[in-house]
Amino acid sequence: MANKREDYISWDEYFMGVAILSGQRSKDPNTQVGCCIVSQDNKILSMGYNGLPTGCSDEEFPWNREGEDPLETKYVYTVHSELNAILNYRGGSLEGAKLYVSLFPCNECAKAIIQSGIKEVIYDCNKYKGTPSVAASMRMFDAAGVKYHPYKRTGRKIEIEL
Ligand SMILES: Nc1ccn([C@H]2C[C@H](O)[C@@H](COP(=O)(O)O)O2)c(=O)n1
Ligand SMILES: [Zn+2]
Repeated sequence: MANKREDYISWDEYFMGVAILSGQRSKDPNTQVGCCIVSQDNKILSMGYNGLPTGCSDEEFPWNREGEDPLETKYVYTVHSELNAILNYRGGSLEGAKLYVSLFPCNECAKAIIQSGIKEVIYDCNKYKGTPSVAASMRMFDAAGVKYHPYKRTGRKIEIEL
């Protein structure tokens, strides 16, 4: 009888892998963020990445980070990966769900995460740590009882030929 395969990926590798892969759909030239929402019993409920709202052309709207006119920057138009994942969910409630995301949530997404009933956030990068946005997210998560912790990278490399 053959033995069970032992080098399968863990749940955390699986869900963060799906989040990072989802981020590869982003058209943002500077930061691609992906998100995967998972039930308490490890079923994937939804996914998302940062992008423009439906009907807003990736070719016509700006992707600039800076500009004298805020209307010529991406910030006023992009939907963040976490909000997209929450809004993409077609089931009932996200109460008690876990959220895997490749970048720590901003304060606006933190509000949506809390209000949707998500109870745990697992993040990979936190490159905006120390900014008011991230500090506000942490303050709100702490107050609302949403746990958050960094994903522990395993160093495993997965090559996918597409
Ligand atoms: N947790 C986050 C943080 C940011 N985003 C999006 C918003 C922008 O499209 C991009 C950040 O751009 P940058 O200022 O680094 O050029 O990432 C997100 O989806 N989720
Ligand atoms: Zn956000």
